[in-house]
Amino acid sequence: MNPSSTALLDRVTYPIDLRNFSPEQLRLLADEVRAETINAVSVTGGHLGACLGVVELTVALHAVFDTPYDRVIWDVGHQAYPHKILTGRRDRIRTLRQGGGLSGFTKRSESEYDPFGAAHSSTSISAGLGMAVARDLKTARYEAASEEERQAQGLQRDDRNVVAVIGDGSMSAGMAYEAMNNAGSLKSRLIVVLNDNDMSIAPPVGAMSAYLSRLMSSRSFISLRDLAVKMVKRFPKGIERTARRAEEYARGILTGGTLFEELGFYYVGPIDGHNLDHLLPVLRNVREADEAGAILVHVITQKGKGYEPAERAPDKYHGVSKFNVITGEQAKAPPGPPSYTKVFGDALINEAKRDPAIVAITAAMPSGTGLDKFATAFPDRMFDVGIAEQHAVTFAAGMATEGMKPFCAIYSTFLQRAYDQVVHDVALQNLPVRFAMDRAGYVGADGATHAGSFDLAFLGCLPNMVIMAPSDEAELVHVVATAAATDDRPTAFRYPRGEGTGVALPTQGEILALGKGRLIREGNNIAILSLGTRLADALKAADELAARGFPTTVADARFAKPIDTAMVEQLAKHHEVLIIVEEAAIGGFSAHVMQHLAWKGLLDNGLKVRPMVMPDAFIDHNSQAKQLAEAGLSARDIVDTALAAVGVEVPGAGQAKALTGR
Ligand SMILES: Cc1ncc(C[n+]2csc(CCOP(=O)(O)OP(=O)(O)O)c2C)c(N)n1
Ligand SMILES: CC(=O)[C@@H](O)[C@H](O)COP(=O)(O)O
Ligand SMILES: [Mg+2]
Repeated sequence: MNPSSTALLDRVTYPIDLRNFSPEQLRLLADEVRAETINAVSVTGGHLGACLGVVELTVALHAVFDTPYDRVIWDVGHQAYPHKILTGRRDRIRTLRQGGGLSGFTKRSESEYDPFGAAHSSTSISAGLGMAVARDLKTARYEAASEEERQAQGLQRDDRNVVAVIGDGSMSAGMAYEAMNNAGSLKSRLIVVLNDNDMSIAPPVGAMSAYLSRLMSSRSFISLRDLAVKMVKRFPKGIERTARRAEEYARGILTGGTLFEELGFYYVGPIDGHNLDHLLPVLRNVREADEAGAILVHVITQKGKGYEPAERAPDKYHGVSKFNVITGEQAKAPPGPPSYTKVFGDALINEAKRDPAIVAITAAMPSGTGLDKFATAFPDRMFDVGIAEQHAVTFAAGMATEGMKPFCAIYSTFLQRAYDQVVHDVALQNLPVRFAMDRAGYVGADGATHAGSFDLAFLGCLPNMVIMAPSDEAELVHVVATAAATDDRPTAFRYPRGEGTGVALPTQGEILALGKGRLIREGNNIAILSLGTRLADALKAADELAARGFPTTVADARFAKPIDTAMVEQLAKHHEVLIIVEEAAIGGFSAHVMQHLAWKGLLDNGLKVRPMVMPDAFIDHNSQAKQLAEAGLSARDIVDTALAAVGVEVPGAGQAKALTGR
């Protein structure tokens, strides 16, 4: 239902205070927030489904808790648009995920109502527990201090509530259990709201999801009366521990929350996460519960709730482009070259047809990684392990020890979460796990949290690791074939979010010579050594430099590790300027090239080396092109860098100079 009025939304103040809204007005406010969210995302694109699933929960949390004093932490933060609309950002909600606009996730620097930044999942309970313990320590200091110490040190009692809202998908990550395990023993008051919509991006997987489904399906929502009785019983004074445990088990059988109870949480639910008549009294009860300890409120919601197209296809409406509100039709990009993701998926299917040892692993992102098609083609050889990157990597390592050829497809940014597994379980044991790192480089609207910036730095320093970076989608087909054929060591390959260059695709990938790059164009005193998809801009820059009288050599490295030592030595010996360009943070490919040249004494003879890498800054959401320009990695910047190196004055060259003082 799309109420046209915004009468109640217009009454929401900043700071937010919903105490004088009646339950009926809160219900109507939720309808208005839902309509506002749908209308805003129809013009911005974004994570619609998750947001619509938490509209009532968002209203209830801000009605019951004294935010921002009470902390509400949104796990992942992709569902926080209603929260942003209610907390002073309604006027900017249509700038979501655009340059200079609101972030698509919660962000400390954006609002006092965002106590913790998010975007990578399953961090909310840990962060919330940290805040709860800090609160208790501050209160303990206050209580132990004399009056004058309190004055002198500005000590105050801190009695804020801390609420972490985490989804069922995010509850499949190990970090959530680490946090619950600790919370259950620390006895710091912490409220966890499990937002269970029985969806991750795709339908959830794993035993946890099955367990939660049992909780949901084994019984209807707990009646408020039973709940009220349980809540009163919950905090009896002086009950014997054995009696209490008996009571917990009894309740566990009643509610099924035994897993959480065993982790030291008081389990409440499941309750209807769209029914404010349930949410408000339960959250008030929980807020008033006067005993230490962690409480988990299990709410059942529907992803996409209140918008039929999103209800019907919650996976398709997890992340949407602009869409027609009436029909739900999402705007389609004009037909163009296939995405790198699609090329990877098709190439892997092709390799897997010929090699039954090839298996694929994703961490809850089958469609994002292009492995959904692989799953259709080879249902027994595709493994979605849930949001569990650490497990995914070591699971792949285990498979490799038994002769399988695992392709672990994890976005560059999410692979960060499994770094020790990559080092300790894969590289150190020299196991032939293949890492397909999609979203390498800048990713646009998801911003700094999702940029694939560090993979070359954190993988390049690992012995045994081979790293490839195809310059276009045709090269990616060869890279996949090369990875498939490399059985004696781990390989990783990176490619960007978005469309390819339109180059013709080979029907069959060729196996590349290990550590060999390729010379694309010969010039004379300037050479550009490009890694990955920066090649297109490197060639553009070479064209302009040639037009200005500087015929420029261009080489495609193809491998970030091992580097093509013969080629880089040739470039160094026969050019005055060597520009090395990569869409990655410092410490990656350029560092390895310069390390090699230095030891060969090839930096001793006045060679001017200009490593063009990402600046030492997190670059916010914008279009990918604008992020590259802001980073100083565009064709323009390559031209300016080359001209400056040969002594041609370049006024105000590139914004990157401001960012990095280059
Ligand atoms: C560490 C990590 N891995 C993967 C993702 C990608 N991702 C974003 S949201 C999401 C699904 C989250 O499911 P759930 O927690 O149930 O939230 P819902 O979207 O259902 O509200 C995934 C896999 C991520 N953000 N962080
Ligand atoms: C919230 C989250 O982490 C994912 O939904 C992510 O936004 C997907 O990114 P892509 O849109 O690049 O697949
Ligand atoms: Mg979910």
